[in-house]
Amino acid sequence: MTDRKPGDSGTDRLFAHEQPHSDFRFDASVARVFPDMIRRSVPGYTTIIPMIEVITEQYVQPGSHCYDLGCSLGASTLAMRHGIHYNDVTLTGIDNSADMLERCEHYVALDDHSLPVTLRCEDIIESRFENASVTTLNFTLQFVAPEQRQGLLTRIAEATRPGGVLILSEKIRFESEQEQDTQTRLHHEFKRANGYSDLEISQKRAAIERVLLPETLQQHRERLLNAGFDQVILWYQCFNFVSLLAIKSTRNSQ
Ligand SMILES: C[S@@+](CC[C@H](N)C(=O)[O-])C[C@H]1O[C@@H](n2cnc3c(N)ncnc32)[C@H](O)[C@@H]1O
Ligand SMILES: O=C(O)C(=O)C[C@]1(C(=O)O)C=C[C@@H](O)C=C1
Repeated sequence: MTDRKPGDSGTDRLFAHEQPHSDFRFDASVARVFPDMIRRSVPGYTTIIPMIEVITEQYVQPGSHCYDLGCSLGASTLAMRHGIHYNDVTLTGIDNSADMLERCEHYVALDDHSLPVTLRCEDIIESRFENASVTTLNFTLQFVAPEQRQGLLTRIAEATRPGGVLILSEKIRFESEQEQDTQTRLHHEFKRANGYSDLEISQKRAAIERVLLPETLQQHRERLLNAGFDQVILWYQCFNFVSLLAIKSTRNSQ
């Protein structure tokens, strides 16, 4: 198992000083510190990345396509790449942030592996998928408008071969107000333990409030089943961050 996450960039101090409100965007300043930001902000991220390699290895099929949607700097893309041991498989990373993709290209070039990676700068809402065995949405769906999520997942499920999967990692919310408060507090303690100040935590919270829209585990499960996946497994949870494995059954087990 490998752990080849991009990691040589700057420390995230983007919210360290008081500043006027603006909605969070994946621009050049975020791209520069992104590896540090996501590692210190998402509990379990450093576990989920190497597990994407393990899961890809289990489900990739010869002659199929693999997709990493919202690939950012390519951490999940490279994990998938190292789980693919067929040379007739294609791997495509898609992101609509040119600033992220520009850096992603460098990380892909630095990664010592023969499988080509195609990077596309486009909105995944408009992307075409076909003949897929493994697709990853690692903390990306949460940024897609809620009314567009079902359509996107349905297109992914339709493009997925029998026996193929979608790896879906998301920040979630909870029905119970008490659990929501507890999990949010624990998440903020995780950020504090990683060196973020109260000001950084509260300014980041305000910046993502209108752009990162978490849903409940039940909403995700139902939507994945509606989309056409046959089984949904919660394979990872740390506080309010989860990763699901949605599986399309093989025809003969239906
Ligand atoms: C939290 S990051 C994903 C992290 C990455 N998958 C990883 O494992 O390191 C979310 C990414 O999704 C991208 N994104 C958000 N909405 C998108 C859309 N509609 N189409 C394409 N990319 C999108 C953002 O630009 C950003 O790079
Ligand atoms: O929920 C938060 O507080 C976060 O900072 C999470 C999160 C994410 O889940 O993508 C938000 C934006 C950045 O992409 C990095 C981390």
